[in-house]
Amino acid sequence: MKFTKMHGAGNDYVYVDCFNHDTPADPAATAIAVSDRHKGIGADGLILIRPSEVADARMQMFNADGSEAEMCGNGVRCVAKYIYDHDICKQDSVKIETGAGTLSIDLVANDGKVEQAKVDMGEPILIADLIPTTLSGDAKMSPVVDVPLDIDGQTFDVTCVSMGNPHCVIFVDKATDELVHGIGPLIENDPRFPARVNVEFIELVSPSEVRQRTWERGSGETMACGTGASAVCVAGVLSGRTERKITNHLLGGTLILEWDETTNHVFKTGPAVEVFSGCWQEA
Ligand SMILES: N[C@H](CCC[C@H](N)C(=O)O)C(=O)O
Repeated sequence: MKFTKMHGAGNDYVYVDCFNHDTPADPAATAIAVSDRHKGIGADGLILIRPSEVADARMQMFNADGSEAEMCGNGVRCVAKYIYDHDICKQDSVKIETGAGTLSIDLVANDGKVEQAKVDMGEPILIADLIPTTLSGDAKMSPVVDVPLDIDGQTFDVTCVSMGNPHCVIFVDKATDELVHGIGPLIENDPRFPARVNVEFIELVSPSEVRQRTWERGSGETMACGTGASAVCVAGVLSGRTERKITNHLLGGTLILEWDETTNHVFKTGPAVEVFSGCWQEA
């Protein structure tokens, strides 16, 4: 299987160009195999770049545990970069079909290669049943903002947002390993999140700057999470902690987020890097 390794702020995936190469017969099993950082290629998951009837390409994303996710914020920047750099769609603005709808991406290229991309992530989903979570705000239809979540004998105030995939955002004084690797997986698999959930631990630097560590549904801690950073931007505004435009420092790089008041859309700007290509021998 021909693949290309790419990352957005360190959130790295194995990409398969299904315009020009064979599509894995069992992408879930392939995602598990190639993601293994010792016996495989090493990645946070697998992303298929597929032809689309309604957009310039379709992104299909699988976590390292083989589960398919609706959307990948860092991944969609890399998909847009790939189709531009490899002359599949040489336009400065492209549309990518995802499980969270068809998204528009503006590309910043240098010498014919994309370095940065700005993604219109669309509108956040705040209705608890649609996130989904059984937690509820102070009224059935109100957003889940700073709602207490008791877990492992501790209580965390959580804010839940979906960007097509579910996120549980927790503002903390220090995003320690105990929180990320101890509490993260407990929340990921808690029954109050029927589809499981991605968990973001956020340190507030200022009303316009945060630091994020992420425990991802199906992949564990990642160096960055674009949909997570978008959910954090929304959670910061809803909880009165941040402005609508923030700089988010993640372990693997920096993303700029803005939740635009007029359109209600979240915009995310960040890097996209192609590292190497190769051929994977399916077992
Ligand atoms: N790393 C991705 C998020 C993957 C989310 C996935 N772990 C899920 O199951 O929702 C991002 O940059 O948005």
